[in-house]
Amino acid sequence: MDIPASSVEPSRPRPRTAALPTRTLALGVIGPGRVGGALLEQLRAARTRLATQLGLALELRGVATRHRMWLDCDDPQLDRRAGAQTWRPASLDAFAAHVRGLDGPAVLVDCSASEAVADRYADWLCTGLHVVTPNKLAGSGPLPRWQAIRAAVAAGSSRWRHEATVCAGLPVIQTLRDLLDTGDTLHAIDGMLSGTLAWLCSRHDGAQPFSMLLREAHAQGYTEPDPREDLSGTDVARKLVILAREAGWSLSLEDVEVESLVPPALAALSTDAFLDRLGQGGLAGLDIPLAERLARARAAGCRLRHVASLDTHGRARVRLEALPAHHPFAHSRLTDNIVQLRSARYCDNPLIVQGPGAGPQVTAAGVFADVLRIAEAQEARA
Ligand SMILES: NC(=O)C1=CN([C@@H]2O[C@H](COP(=O)(O)OP(=O)(O)OC[C@H]3O[C@@H](n4cnc5c(N)ncnc54)[C@H](O)[C@@H]3O)[C@@H](O)[C@H]2O)C=CC1
Ligand SMILES: N[C@@H](CC=O)C(=O)O
Repeated sequence: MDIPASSVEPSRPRPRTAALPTRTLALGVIGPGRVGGALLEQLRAARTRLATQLGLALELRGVATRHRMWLDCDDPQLDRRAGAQTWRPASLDAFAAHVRGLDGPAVLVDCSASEAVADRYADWLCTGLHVVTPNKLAGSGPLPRWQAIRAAVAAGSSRWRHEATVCAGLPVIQTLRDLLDTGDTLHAIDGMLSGTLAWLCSRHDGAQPFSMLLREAHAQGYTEPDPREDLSGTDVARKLVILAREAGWSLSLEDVEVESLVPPALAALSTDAFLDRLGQGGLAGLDIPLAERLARARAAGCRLRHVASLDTHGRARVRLEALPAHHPFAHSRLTDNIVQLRSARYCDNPLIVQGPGAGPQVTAAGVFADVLRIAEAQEARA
């Protein structure tokens, strides 16, 4: 039966007929790389629709890279062409002050993978700026910094949203929060939390060396800026820590048992040197062991999958496993992530979130949705 579109409208603010925005949210984007660049494009594409349908003006006040920043973004097309704006030497404090302006809500969107930027969150939140980020370092880094961020959020009305840190655009943190906020208790998490490793495992059939596929995953924007963060299991360990802390468990990266796929000789290289080597062709130290793992898995009728788990005792593990063909994870495709949440309520069957878990477009959309949630919360407060 066809369901009329009007009956399945989600409960979001009704489109407004007024052509002029009634509220403004100032934005500053830090790190216009693959995710940040996609976000700027999505903001530009949505600008008119948000203004006319939701009465929301998203005002881009600045873009900052590691070395320079662009302020006074009065270009209505958010045009980033060379020469369309004036760049200045970067200063995170000057950037934050400019984005905050004199009044009205403002959001700093950190699309870098930088510790130096994550170090600033607590201070920014204390001064009333909201922070939205796909950067996993604050959520999974040193506990005192994470606690300072949470304390800053608790003390004021600023928000720190980081949904895209876990499984990109998939609603994982929000789903977990909803369980907890309604009185549920997390028992365990199992899943495939790396889009890169999911894609590599589903594509690695022995026809091409593993490192050639890794090069492609990097070019597609699935990997971390340094793809060894994915191969070492660190990226997935960070996601487990983020989820565990969200649930009130004081897990740290050192507590996660991680199997690294990076051979020591490659681990010793600088990021640039590693990317150069990756660009040049096969990496035997990576390719040979993974070809052997694949052959052994196939001989046993299994498939290789990169899996993560956090059990009821708080034991966290990240590893490559040979799973039997009937295992639900064995059928994942492309960059699909799978997160199984077991809780007091979801104990017989877990609650499952599944879908593409990496790539600039889906990640930027997750970041954008966080910005819109902050705008919604502002409207509710007004
Ligand atoms: N690519 C993906 O699928 C996903 C990425 N993420 C996260 O999103 C973030 C960005 O990832 P990508 O865009 O793929 O990386 P990228 O390397 O393409 O972009 C990062 C950008 O940040 C800039 N940057 C570095 N340090 C900076 C600093 N101190 N100040 C200002 N800018 C700085 C870099 O120059 C670069 O332009 C990372 O934290 C990553 O973990 C999260 C989920 C999915
Ligand atoms: N490199 C990450 C990107 C998302 O967090 C991944 O592959 O999962």
